[in-house]
Amino acid sequence: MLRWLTAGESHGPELVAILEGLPAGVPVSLDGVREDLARRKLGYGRGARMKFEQDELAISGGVRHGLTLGSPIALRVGNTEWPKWAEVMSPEPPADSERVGRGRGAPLTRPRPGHADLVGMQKYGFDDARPVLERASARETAARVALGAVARAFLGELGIRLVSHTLAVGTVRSPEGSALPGPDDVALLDADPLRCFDPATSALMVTEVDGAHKDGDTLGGVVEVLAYGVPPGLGSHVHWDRRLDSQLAGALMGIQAIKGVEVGDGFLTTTRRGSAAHDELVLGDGVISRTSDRAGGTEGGMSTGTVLRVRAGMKPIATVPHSLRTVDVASGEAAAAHHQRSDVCAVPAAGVVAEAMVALTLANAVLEKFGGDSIVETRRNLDSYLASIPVGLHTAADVAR
Ligand SMILES: Cc1cc2nc3c(=O)[nH]c(=O)nc-3n(C[C@H](O)[C@H](O)[C@H](O)COP(=O)(O)O)c2cc1C
Ligand SMILES: C=C(O[C@@H]1CC(C(=O)O)=C[C@@H](OP(=O)(O)O)[C@H]1O)C(=O)O
Repeated sequence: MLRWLTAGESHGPELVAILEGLPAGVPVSLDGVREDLARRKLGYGRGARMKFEQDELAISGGVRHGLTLGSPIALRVGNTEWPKWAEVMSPEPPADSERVGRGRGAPLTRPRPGHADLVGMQKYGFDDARPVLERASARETAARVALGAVARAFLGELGIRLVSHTLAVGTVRSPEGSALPGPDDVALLDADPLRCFDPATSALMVTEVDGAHKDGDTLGGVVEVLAYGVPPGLGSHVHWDRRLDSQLAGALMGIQAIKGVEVGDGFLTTTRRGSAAHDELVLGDGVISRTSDRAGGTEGGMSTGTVLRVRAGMKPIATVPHSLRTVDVASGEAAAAHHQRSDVCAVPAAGVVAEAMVALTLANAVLEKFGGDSIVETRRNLDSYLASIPVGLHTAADVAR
């Protein structure tokens, strides 16, 4: 089993992440993790902070000379914003609480609709939204992307490769049936302002973001993650929490602002008749193949061995520059929600985060099925499983692996 945990606040000194359960011998490079961290900062419509936040990475355990040791992997992502917040976010009691409560440290008492502010204050008994938003903030996703980069390195050793792309921003959506990116298209996607695979749609998305920005408004959208080379049989039909689709849905829904998840054609499938909804099995060259991939690579909560395809829908950013109505909980009067700066649209970044969450979920599913204390052992177990599948049950996807 793979376990992982993150800690750290948005304006604290750093984010900390621990990944436990990965086998020894997986190549992990600081530069590889840095690349994924840099990819998360991409995307047209992000706010000012992404221009100067540096994501200072350190690995302080579990990796030696570029290879995992089998011990817990400890990653640290420094917040370069920290010096400005050192007093406001200090773990020590303030020497002068009056001074700390002014300016940057002034209590935030005008909770933002759509963010965690109000309910977090109720639940944890705060009279200030600061302690809530510090952890609710998607700054935390930098730690998840660092973890995901390690999980991706592990999956890569087993021939499993991931890619994500933006399907929709606001009302602009790639046409249904557009070509899907492959794992070699990552650089191409990262070069696109919205990480959209269809250039014409991408141009429309830029206009959509510009329009929202001009109106003091924000946008959401939809991202899709594809995983190539996934072997059949990850997850299980035998119990709800062992289903791979249920684990993927939970992992994606656990990303800040994600409000919907689809597997394969998802909700579109509900509009089809059964005869046009499923992936028929046919024989060709003595092996079974599927005529389509509407299911998105899972059946019965198990990977089928075809391309895994999952989508996550992100709501518009809650910190709307054209502030929403709220109540100042200090005065009890109607007010405008607090706003300093924010992203107009963070959908492309959410795609990179979704990729990380899918990588972690798949890495866990791989380890549950194949185990192994070293990558050599995991690979051997995978190969021997694939070789043990009876000839009559082979699919084109397993043969192609
Ligand atoms: C990559 C990313 C960047 C985000 N940036 C912002 C932002 O700048 N401002 C904001 O209000 N919300 C932003 N969010 C969303 C909030 O973190 C999220 O809405 C909040 O934590 C409340 O959680 P909920 O939307 O799941 O209810 C971002 C989310 C992601 C995934
Ligand atoms: C810092 C990141 O995203 C932040 C996520 C976020 C939120 O409310 O979720 C609010 C903004 O933070 P700030 O209010 O400090 O500008 C974003 O910049 C990041 O992605 O690294």
